[in-house]
Amino acid sequence: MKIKVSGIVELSTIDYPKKCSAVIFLSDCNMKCKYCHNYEYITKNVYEMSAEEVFNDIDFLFAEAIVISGGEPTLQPEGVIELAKLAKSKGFPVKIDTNGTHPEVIEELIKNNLIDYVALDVKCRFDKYKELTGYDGDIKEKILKIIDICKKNNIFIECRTTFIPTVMGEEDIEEIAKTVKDCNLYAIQQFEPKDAYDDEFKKIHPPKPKELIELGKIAKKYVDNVVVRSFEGEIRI
Ligand SMILES: C[S@@+](CC[C@H](N)C(=O)[O-])C[C@H]1O[C@@H](n2cnc3c(N)ncnc32)[C@H](O)[C@@H]1O
Ligand code: SF4
Repeated sequence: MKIKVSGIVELSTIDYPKKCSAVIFLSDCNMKCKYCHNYEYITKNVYEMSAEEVFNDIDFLFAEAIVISGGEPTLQPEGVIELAKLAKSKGFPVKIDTNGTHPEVIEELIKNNLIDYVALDVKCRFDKYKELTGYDGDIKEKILKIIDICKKNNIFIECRTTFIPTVMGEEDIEEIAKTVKDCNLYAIQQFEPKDAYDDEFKKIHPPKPKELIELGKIAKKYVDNVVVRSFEGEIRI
């Protein structure tokens, strides 16, 4: 089968914790986050490739893990399963980046032993989702389902929020942290405005690491493991 792929990064040091990884970006998304730095890239670049063709494009000299990102990879469940199977057959651990809208795809990957690490974006306070992302489904229920399936099956579940000043505040982090309290790790990420999809978001200044650390302390009231990720690196709270 053909998978819609936007691009491949052969070597990343930031996408799989403590491992060098190759990152496969799948096309299309069912959200339209105003801050997304990938949205134009994943909608403009669409290459139809088989899983084998994707892997033939990767130089495995340094990669120790495979990350399937996008776009929203769970929109192509069969493609994700083929990529993960191929990665596993070559002995690589697999991570998926998801917006949480398709828990059944995560469940299928887990059932088939095809996934090691799930990074689940929790975008903002739940009453603001539609305004920020355009998504109108019951995202809180889906997020809780993914955390639950991962925990029951011993799959590492990271929840993460890209913090955008002026659009969100302490109350967003507090509500998110309360909701995801059972995850293995909660990460607060620094917003980078340069390639934001919405022009208004390009004008927003990125939060300072100091501000993210204070938000991390709020999250830490609810979640055992919290980190802050900024352009300067990762800080454990
Ligand atoms: C582009 S998304 C792709 C995977 C999936 N669709 C999701 O939303 O998690 C990967 C990560 O990039 C982050 N991201 C998107 N736009 C960003 C920006 N302008 N600055 C910093 N991180 C951003 C997202 O929050 C998410 O954690
Ligand atoms: S951040 Fe993820 S969910 Fe949002 S538009 Fe970008 S790719 Fe889609």
